[in-house]
Amino acid sequence: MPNRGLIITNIASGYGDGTVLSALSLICAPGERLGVIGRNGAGKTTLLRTILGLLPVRSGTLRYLEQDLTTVKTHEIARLGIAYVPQGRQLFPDFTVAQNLFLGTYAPLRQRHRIEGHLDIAYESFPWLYERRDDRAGGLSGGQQQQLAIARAMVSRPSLLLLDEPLEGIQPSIVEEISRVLKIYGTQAATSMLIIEQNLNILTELCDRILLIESGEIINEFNASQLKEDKSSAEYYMNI
Ligand SMILES: Nc1ncnc2c1ncn2[C@@H]1O[C@H](COP(=O)(O)OP(=O)(O)OP(=O)(O)O)[C@@H](O)[C@H]1O
Repeated sequence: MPNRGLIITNIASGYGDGTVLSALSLICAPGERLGVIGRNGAGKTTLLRTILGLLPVRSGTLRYLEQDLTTVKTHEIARLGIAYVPQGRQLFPDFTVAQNLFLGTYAPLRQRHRIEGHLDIAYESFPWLYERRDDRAGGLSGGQQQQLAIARAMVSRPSLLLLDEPLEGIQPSIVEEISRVLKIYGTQAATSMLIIEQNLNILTELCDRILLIESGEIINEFNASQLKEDKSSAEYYMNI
């Protein structure tokens, strides 16, 4: 059993008096690409927010690289090598493409200096970002903003990348482009990924294993090749 990956054991968390995650356990091994599926409201985003310390862990344990994440402040999580691409992207719309990317390089550093070479991965992955580096992020299309948000996470050189529905509402040509980049990146950078995504076709291409979350617990696990053959059981739980 890996001990340096992300190891979540029986965690509970939620909002106010309400419990969303109840006894949720999973392991994402170093370099593993793990998909998480489940119907609306099942607790997928809550899982990512709990990993990031945005919601407190009420019980259970949450460890990454052998560290207890419940003792790490949210703003220090990036220094452990965890990057997050949230739903809604959270770019700075009045900043340029390049400025948004520079902010990604600041995230993991104790010193407030940027490392320009870190932007290469962004421009190599999505070459149009270089051509539009001086344009305002807010003027980009939704699909372009999503590519920028992913690139901003990549420039922080994470060892674990958390992605919340990166393909939601994106036009098919850009979906293909993003999944191509993530596939290459996951392999070449040996970055672990935890990807929440409803697009099962893409998820089976990107991930090694896919977990099904229901009412705040992992209730099933599929390997990608098994799901490629037969999506019906997963689709049943996802209400597709
Ligand atoms: N800020 C909040 N305050 C209170 N309850 C919340 C909050 N955010 C989410 N919830 C509730 O927590 C439950 C899980 O929500 P979560 O966003 O984790 O689901 P999800 O699986 O990501 O679904 P979706 O696919 O719709 O994003 C839902 O019942 C939701 O209404």
